[in-house]
Amino acid sequence: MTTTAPVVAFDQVSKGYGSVRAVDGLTLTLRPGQTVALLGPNGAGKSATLDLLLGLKKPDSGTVRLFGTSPRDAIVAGRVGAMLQSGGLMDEVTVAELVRLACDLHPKPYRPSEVLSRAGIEQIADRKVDKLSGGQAQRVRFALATADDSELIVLDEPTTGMDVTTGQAFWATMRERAGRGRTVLFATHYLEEADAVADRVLVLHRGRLLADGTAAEIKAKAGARRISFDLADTDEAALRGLPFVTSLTVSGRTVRIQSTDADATVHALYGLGLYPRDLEVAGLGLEQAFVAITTAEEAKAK
Ligand SMILES: Nc1ncnc2c1ncn2[C@@H]1O[C@H](COP(=O)(O)OP(=O)(O)OP(=O)(O)O)[C@@H](O)[C@H]1O
Repeated sequence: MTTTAPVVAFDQVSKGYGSVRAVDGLTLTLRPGQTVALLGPNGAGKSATLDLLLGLKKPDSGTVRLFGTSPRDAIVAGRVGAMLQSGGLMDEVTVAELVRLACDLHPKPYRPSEVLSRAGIEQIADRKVDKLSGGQAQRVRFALATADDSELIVLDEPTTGMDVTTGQAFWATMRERAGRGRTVLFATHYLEEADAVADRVLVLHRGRLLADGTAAEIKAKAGARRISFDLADTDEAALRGLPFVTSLTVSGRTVRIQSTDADATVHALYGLGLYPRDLEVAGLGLEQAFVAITTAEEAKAK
């Protein structure tokens, strides 16, 4: 029986800078065709993880393998395309020259004209790269990351500085690639982006993997639900005493509660002899789920 090596395999990878554990015992496996969001707040270790993945930094401990080989070998073999946050573009060349160069460097490139049009940069093809606006430079990075048909595409906060239309075109390209079995890994702190684009979300916090699943699974992992209702007479102290409540806000007659067991909370609410109107129970949005997961983690660390 032959087994195909995973696209990406991190095994107990750690990387520190002085006392900061940028990446802390990270173990994960990515398979072909997945679109994976690496989601975390500033300083969570997303860029450090991608740098380790691309072999730009060496781990202090643990191993990183791409397609069963070292990052360097996978990159030399042209299996990986990357778009990094800090990715400097060469000065003194035009956009068209840079795109042509990128195509020449890849073993399986697309035609430069196709790459330019996909990124919507034909009109600025003759401009010098150092004369571009931030958004235009980001489109050029998009072009470079899609100049060939890489099996693994690594993107560090790719849509930062992109306008909405370019962002949509960008994700359409990535979806098409993933649909053909390519693996797309992108770092983001745009929670809506992870929810909208990724079929797997890795939640990173202080270099550690807090959660790994679909956006829906991550919301469930946070375990909390939102309850809202109107009350004629709100007795905040009584409401705070309800079981499983993790947060409570009252504005006028409207009460909003987060609860880890909505059924028990609502049952107890009626048990107080209160008559809530317009009662709604809903799942947490990804953003609230993320805050709940990281808050729980911080409480554990104390
Ligand atoms: N070269 C370095 N020297 C010292 N500390 C570093 C270095 N690179 C990263 N760090 C630290 O490692 C941690 C993780 O940084 P990293 O850039 O990976 O975070 P991130 O999740 O990409 O954040 P952001 O969303 O702000 O880009 C941070 O605490 C950062 O200050």
